[in-house]
Amino acid sequence: MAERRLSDLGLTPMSGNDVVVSGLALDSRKVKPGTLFAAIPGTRVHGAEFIQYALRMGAGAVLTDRAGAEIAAEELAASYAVLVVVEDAAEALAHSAALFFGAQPETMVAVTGTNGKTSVASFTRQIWEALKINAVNIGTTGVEGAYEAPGIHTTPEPVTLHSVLADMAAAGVTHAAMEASSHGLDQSRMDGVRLAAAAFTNLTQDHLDYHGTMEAYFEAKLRLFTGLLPEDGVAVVNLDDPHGPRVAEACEARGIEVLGVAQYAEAALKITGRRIDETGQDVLFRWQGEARQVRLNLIGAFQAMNVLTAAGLVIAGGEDPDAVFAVLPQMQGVRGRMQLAARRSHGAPIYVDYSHTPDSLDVALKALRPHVLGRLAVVFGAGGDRDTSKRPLMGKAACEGADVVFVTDDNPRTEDPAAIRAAVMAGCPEATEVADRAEAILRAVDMLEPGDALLIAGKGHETGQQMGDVVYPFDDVEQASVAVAALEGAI
Ligand SMILES: CC(=O)N[C@H]1[C@@H](OP(=O)(O)OP(=O)(O)OC[C@H]2O[C@@H](n3ccc(=O)[nH]c3=O)[C@H](O)[C@@H]2O)O[C@H](CO)[C@@H](O)[C@@H]1O[C@H](C)C(=O)N[C@@H](C)C(=O)N[C@H](CCC(=O)O)C(=O)O
Ligand SMILES: Nc1ncnc2c1ncn2[C@@H]1O[C@H](COP(=O)(O)OP(=O)(O)OP(=O)(O)O)[C@@H](O)[C@H]1O
Ligand SMILES: N[C@H](CCC[C@H](N)C(=O)O)C(=O)O
Ligand SMILES: [Mg+2]
Repeated sequence: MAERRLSDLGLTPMSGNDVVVSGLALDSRKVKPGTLFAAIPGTRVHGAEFIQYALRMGAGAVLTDRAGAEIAAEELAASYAVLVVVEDAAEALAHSAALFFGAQPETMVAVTGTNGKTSVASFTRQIWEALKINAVNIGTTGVEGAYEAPGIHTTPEPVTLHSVLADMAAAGVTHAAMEASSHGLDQSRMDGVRLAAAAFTNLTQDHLDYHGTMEAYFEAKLRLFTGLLPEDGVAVVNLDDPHGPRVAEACEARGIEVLGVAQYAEAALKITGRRIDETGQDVLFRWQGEARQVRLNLIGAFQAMNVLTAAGLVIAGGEDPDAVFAVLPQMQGVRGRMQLAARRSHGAPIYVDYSHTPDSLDVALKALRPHVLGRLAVVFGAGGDRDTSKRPLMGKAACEGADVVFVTDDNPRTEDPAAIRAAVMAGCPEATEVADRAEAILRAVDMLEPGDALLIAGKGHETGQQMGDVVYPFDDVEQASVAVAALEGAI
């Protein structure tokens, strides 16, 4: 088991007594004897409330902020554990975790934005792999690539993050692309990561339950560029998004090189033409003014933007642009992102996509529309315990983008599923409401005629549906095939 002195973790105990700790924990329930417990403020309660439990579990040191210091001093009075008080305990924990676990892949890049993080991180990893580099992507789908691990958060908390970064570095992983969620940035989860480059995809409504306003949500994302990316890093920025120029300005103010990506605005990596067909698209683009063409077996202009953003990150990380562009045709769609899940025997396709915001639903339906001769149908819902104001907007996006709309459950979590559906239906009163997601998929697949297409949106790669505290097995891709088989009599 690793052991480190507090001073080696950049921490100075109040007593001046430099002790050795054998681990770090952010949750009192994970404390083991000799561990440093980080008592940080949460959304519900201050972690200092749990110091008494951490001490009972044998914590050797407690790290907290001024707000937690009073409780901490009281609890620690009758204990051998030492106390460290800092201005920002979450940030201190992130840096300490980086020092505790030591190694991380040499080249790390991060991507933020409301939509496209998982896609860009995966494409970045796929480009590196095609260039024979040992690489991973880290995020919503866990750790994927040359090292694999399951994921819980899009941006893991620092103890888990640095433990897995050290393990993958020891296993020979040299490059990693990670997703920077707004929650993760706001909570300083990835402050100890050394970044070579960072990307911004877009900003549209989501997570207002947590951030309150779009401006606060943007500020959280901006932290990646103003607080985490070092001055010798490169920022890859979508300049078509209204917030893109603001990100670029913030970077330029710090002397950070900006590599713009765009379809409409002027940019170093600029899409100048697209020709779509059944299985994908040919994309014409310019790299620093020079014309290039590439075949992508992916549907949607947004996917072309995601691939070029990933190319930008890999170039920013030091790879040769020509070598990077040469491997782009090898990019494979990410599981649950505009994935062709099944087809009716008469040809009508069924796609599964992870769009769970008003903008991504709109983008996904618009991406499919030119591929559909007949009607475009959509099955979707909205997650519980998340931004409630996006629900009617998602309904509206579906109503405007599709010809047939089924509103069903997503992950209701602890909320009343009927109330969530009603909020979504408020934005699309003509939709058909079917509570049970499997039944909604079956009914939508049943109504498909030749030339039609169906989008099952919201759960993408997820393999469970959370109702209350229970997660029931559920997989949209699987349900699409099950529905076709049930209707057509064969599996
Ligand atoms: C809203 C949010 O981000 N919550 C995260 C936050 O919890 P919190 O602030 O509510 O914590 P709290 O319950 O007030 O407790 C305060 C502190 O006491 C500690 N505690 C708590 C209980 C206990 O018995 N002992 C103990 O020590 C907690 O570990 C915490 O440090 O800090 C916890 C510890 O790191 C996280 O597990 C928790 O993620 C919850 C489960 C969550 O659902 N997060 C989602 C919203 C999230 O982070 N999503 C983003 C992606 C979103 C996207 O972009 O689409 C992600 O990166 O995954
Ligand atoms: N560049 C983009 N612009 C707009 N929409 C996009 C873009 N990329 C992906 N999407 C849409 O957003 C959905 C989610 O994509 P992805 O998983 O890559 O995003 P994410 O940012 O990682 O999401 P999350 O925050 O939930 O992890 C996709 O299924 C697609 O519908
Ligand atoms: N990372 C996103 C995922 C949402 C997926 C959707 N299926 C839902 O449950 O709302 C969130 O936690 O808001
Ligand atoms: Mg993601």
